[in-house]
Amino acid sequence: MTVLDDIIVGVREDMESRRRLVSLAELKDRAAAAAPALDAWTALGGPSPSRDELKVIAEIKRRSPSKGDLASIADPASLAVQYADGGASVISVLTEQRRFGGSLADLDAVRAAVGIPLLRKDFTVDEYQIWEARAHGADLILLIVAALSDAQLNEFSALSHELGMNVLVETHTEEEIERAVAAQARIIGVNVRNLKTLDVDRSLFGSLAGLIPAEAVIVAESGVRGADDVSHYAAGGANAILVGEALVSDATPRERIAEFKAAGAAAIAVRN
Ligand SMILES: O=P(O)(O)OC[C@@H](O)[C@@H](O)c1c[nH]c2ccccc12
Repeated sequence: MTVLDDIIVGVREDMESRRRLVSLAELKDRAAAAAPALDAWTALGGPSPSRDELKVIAEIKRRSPSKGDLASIADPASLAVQYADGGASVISVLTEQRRFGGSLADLDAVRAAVGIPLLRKDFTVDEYQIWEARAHGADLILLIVAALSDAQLNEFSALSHELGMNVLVETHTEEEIERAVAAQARIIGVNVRNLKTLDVDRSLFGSLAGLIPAEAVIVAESGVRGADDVSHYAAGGANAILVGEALVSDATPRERIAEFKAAGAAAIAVRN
């Protein structure tokens, strides 16, 4: 069993516990009552042809299977406000409980605190989670190609779009990029961390990003330690970066995001 398989077993068990408390019908009512989803595609620069900026997706993550405890984050709402003030375009809230220490309560707290699009970051393996995301104010969900069949990728994307949300489709190999493109993904992430082994290989980004159609928003995921890594991803074709650890473990995340955006814009100016 890979790390990913193992995580998904826990994700399903936790989802079944929640489903016993909140039925799908109840979630649908809550989703219908929620404010409409915000446009994460536009926030990430999707429709604009120039794309001279590097967008930042700033993540709220307490711990991870690869790194253990990262930050206690007693007040996710205040961290989210710092992220938004620093110029993040989207905030990623990791809601997976067992391995990452997150929850839907974090998503609720962040939703109440900021007006920019939110990514519900989790291991989506069931439609129930997509309804949950919308009911709790998410605007964007993550679909991990390695965890899904083509049929699931298509169905889950279609449902997300029906609910007004966008989808970040995460890939790690050439074959997964082909599958993401076949599913008409327009926000495509390359995770340089292999979810089956947890190894990080930053050089993977440049080789895979070139395979993604230019109409898509290309997101470099994982492994940003500092401005040099940001420049590396921007030079390699990233339109956006998804950063967790470097921000949750920084005393001044607001300044850090501004620094990453400046490094990204400088590298993109050279690229263009
Ligand atoms: O903390 P990092 O190295 O900046 O990584 C953030 C993000 O890419 C990572 O949390 C992530 C990418 N894909 C995932 C899927 C599930 C859980 C977590 C992730």
